[in-house]
Amino acid sequence: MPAKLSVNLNAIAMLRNRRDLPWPSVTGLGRLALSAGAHGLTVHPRPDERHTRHSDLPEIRALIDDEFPKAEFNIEGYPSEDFLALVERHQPEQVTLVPDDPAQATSDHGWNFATDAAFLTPIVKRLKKAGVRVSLFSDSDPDGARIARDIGADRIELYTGPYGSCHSDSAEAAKELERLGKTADAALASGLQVNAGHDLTVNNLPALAKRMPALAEVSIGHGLTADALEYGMAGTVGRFLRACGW
Ligand SMILES: CC(=O)[C@@H](O)[C@H](O)COP(=O)(O)O
Ligand SMILES: NCC(=O)COP(=O)(O)O
Repeated sequence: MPAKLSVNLNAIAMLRNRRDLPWPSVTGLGRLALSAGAHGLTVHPRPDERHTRHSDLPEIRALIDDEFPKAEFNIEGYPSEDFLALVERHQPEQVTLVPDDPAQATSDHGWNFATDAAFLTPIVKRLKKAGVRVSLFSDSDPDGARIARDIGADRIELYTGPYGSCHSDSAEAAKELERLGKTADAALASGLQVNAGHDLTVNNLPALAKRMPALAEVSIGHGLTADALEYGMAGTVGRFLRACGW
């Protein structure tokens, strides 16, 4: 079965947050994504709420429950006590734990499973007890993936940033892809499922999916939102022109 697509709404939320206005609507764009066939929605609410706000979460939960009951809600973030309470309140199907510092512009590395195991193990246990599937953000590191299994995770999410940043260097991209692929192989062999995300695009996704036929899910925000703007621009300019009879 091909990997499921979870649309990350953070970039939409960041655009919405430029003004004190309700558009673009995070939930509205989530509805369009699910109507178009996406399998789930992802948010990464950071402590300063500069992307998705905590107040977005009940609306997205209700959208999925009321209109798209087969879709999945994936909440990503650093497991502070506030974040864990948020997850327990909104009951996503999946939580992706990320070692983000609050000051970081975006996620740029996975967990160090060897040194973070003692911190993560009780947190993973708590989340699984709450009925939430747990995925841990992971660098390309086959040994680390095996430790993630011992920590109790259900999945790892491969951090694909280094692969995505090789968009103009196909030889480097092939090397990064193989590093990711070996990590996915080790994770699958140890019984974990594998997700992937960060800087994925229409151009770099096919090779990733081919190298990892068992990939469970990709979450995509930045590249997908950029394409939505690019491919929606002409029609939107037309609507504005027609609105005034230009
Ligand atoms: C966990 C992760 O990979 C990130 O890619 C993140 O969720 C993206 O969110 P931002 O677009 O807000 O950086
Ligand atoms: N987990 C990765 C994600 O949700 C989206 O990352 P990006 O496509 O915005 O880089």
